[in-house]
Amino acid sequence: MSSQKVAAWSHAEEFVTPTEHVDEATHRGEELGAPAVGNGVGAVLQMLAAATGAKAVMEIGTGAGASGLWLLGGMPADGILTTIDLETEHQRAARDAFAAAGIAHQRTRVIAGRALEVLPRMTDGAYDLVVVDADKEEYPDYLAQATRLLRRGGTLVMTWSDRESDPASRDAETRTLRAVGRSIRDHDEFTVSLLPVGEGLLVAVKR
Ligand SMILES: C[S@@+](CC[C@H](N)C(=O)[O-])C[C@H]1O[C@@H](n2cnc3c(N)ncnc32)[C@H](O)[C@@H]1O
Repeated sequence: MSSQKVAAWSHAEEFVTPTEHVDEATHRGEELGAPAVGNGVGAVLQMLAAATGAKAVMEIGTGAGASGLWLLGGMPADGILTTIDLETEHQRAARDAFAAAGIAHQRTRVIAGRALEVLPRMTDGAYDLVVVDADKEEYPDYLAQATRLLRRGGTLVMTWSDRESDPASRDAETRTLRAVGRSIRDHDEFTVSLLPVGEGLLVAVKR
């Protein structure tokens, strides 16, 4: 990649400044071993939530709440973020982050549990936006659940990995991501794009 391209990517990553609350949640996520999305991905999440007027958002992988704060920053004032994480300590950090940012408690549903045990209990077609940032080896199952949960015209976002584009990478997680990418790209029900932001961000709209 040319140095100009690297500089352009780097500039895009820093183009939108995170709030102090996002910064705090990002640092807490690092401490807890739940790395938050970077500024570039966060800004895209916020922009997508705003562009789609997403009132019902499902997030898989709360972490310490940084991505949730980006999403809430773009959602309408009556929008509700449902977010799932299996670690109670991460959830506590996220709840603290939402409270510190002045988010009304009725705007967030922080659900404890394994995503694949919680998601089947959620209503079909009830979500405008589904954001996936958890266990990459479970992405095929998250995709099946997200396809069911999204309304027509709803948007799916999956955080990606920069190893996926490297032919030398053949670990299980990377192979799973490749399979998920192909399956969404070949799926009649989705219009998809892989955005070169962060480690990649797969964005797909359900037709
Ligand atoms: C990369 S961190 C999420 C960071 C968060 N999205 C952010 O940007 O602030 C991944 C999170 O997924 C959670 N997680 C991993 N596997 C999970 C599973 N099977 N079900 C629910 N949560 C899971 C982890 O506990 C961790 O908090």
